[in-house]
Amino acid sequence: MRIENATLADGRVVDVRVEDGVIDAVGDLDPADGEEVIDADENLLLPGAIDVHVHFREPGFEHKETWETGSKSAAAGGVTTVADQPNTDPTTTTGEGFDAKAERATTSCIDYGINGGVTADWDPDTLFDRPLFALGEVFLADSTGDMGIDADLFAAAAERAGEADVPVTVHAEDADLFDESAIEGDLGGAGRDADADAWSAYRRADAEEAAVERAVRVGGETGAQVHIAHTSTPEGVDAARDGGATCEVTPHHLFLSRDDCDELGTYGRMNPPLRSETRREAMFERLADGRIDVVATDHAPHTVDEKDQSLLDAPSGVPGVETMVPLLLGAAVEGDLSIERVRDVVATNPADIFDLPRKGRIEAGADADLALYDLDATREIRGDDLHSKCGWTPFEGFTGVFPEWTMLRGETVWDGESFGDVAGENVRA
Ligand SMILES: NC(=O)N[C@@H](CC(=O)O)C(=O)O
Ligand SMILES: [Zn+2]
Ligand SMILES: [Zn+2]
Repeated sequence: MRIENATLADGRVVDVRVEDGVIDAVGDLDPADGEEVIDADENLLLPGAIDVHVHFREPGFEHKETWETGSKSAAAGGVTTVADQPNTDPTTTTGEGFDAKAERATTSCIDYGINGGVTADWDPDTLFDRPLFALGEVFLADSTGDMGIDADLFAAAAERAGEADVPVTVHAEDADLFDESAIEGDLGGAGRDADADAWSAYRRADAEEAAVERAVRVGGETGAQVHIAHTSTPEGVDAARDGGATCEVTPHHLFLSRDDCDELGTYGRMNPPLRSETRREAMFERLADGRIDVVATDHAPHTVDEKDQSLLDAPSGVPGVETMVPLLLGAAVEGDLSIERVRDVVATNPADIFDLPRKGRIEAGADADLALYDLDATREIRGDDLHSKCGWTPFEGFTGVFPEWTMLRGETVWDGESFGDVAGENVRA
């Protein structure tokens, strides 16, 4: 197969030859006899995105999402590899828990990795026997699933990960610094009427910096490779960088702030929570100038019925895997960041940080995980159009650029209207 006239992120217009699911050549290619040709019409060809932080909820919470629905949502947003997080039921904190998820993940239509998790009753011996994508997210404070652990267990877990040469991803919030007084009393109703801003006041911004500092210190002491998940504050990003760790930011911390809490209500409750508009701008600046390594979604679907409760009853988390690349390309079209930055933060950097040598690049020898985008075809994001089982998005009404098609190892997994019958594989197996 030859993809003709594709514009790469660096502006070059090239042809891409794909053989047996792998990119064979990139450049000005002579047609070969009988070869299938796809005309890219000078549209933008990006490597399939790698979202290193999703919660696809299976096993245990199939009413929120499944590997099938989550992976389809990803493919329709140009994502071809995901890493799934451990707070399922059972948790992936034992070899058996890992195996239970691995069995379900075979229904994914994109490639994937499965993380191991840490709880007081984890079983590192059987867990590290499995092909872990990473150890994490390791919860330094409780979030959905109440998997928060103490400092000693974190240090012990980092030690094991360092020995096994498995990266550690960290949910960095220090619960000792949370302000309980912010969530006392009348919080103003349920759902869209709720005062979700109180959640931001409760899980204070400085609780992130303190936890990041601890995580990078433990990383230094144990030799573990530390990656900070979903940083939400510029202070957290700077502390990660200063300590030699890599970090990711979510689309919601880039495109939403406490100013949106009024409209989002409990739908805007997540951990770490939305921050001030000033901090959001500082995060975007760090994304654009290269201080943030990765954008990952923390795709955390919950149903409308679950979210439409009082602030204290609604679960934390928002979906995002389908809208990540569209939102970033929308920002690039507006001139807020370069297309090369978009490529780096969603594909090349996650591939490098998490050691996926065949992913994240359009070059000979890489897997033909590709997505094509028409930058003139911006459209409004609508929850009804998305494919996650949860059926809503915090980005309703935002503008994005969705893929014309998405390919996994040379097979069309999304053609802009429907899904192909494509089988994802575990990238570590
Ligand atoms: N981010 C969230 O608010 N929720 C996540 C868990 C997590 O990533 O902390 C979830 O699984 O629902
Ligand atoms: Zn988290
Ligand atoms: Zn998460």
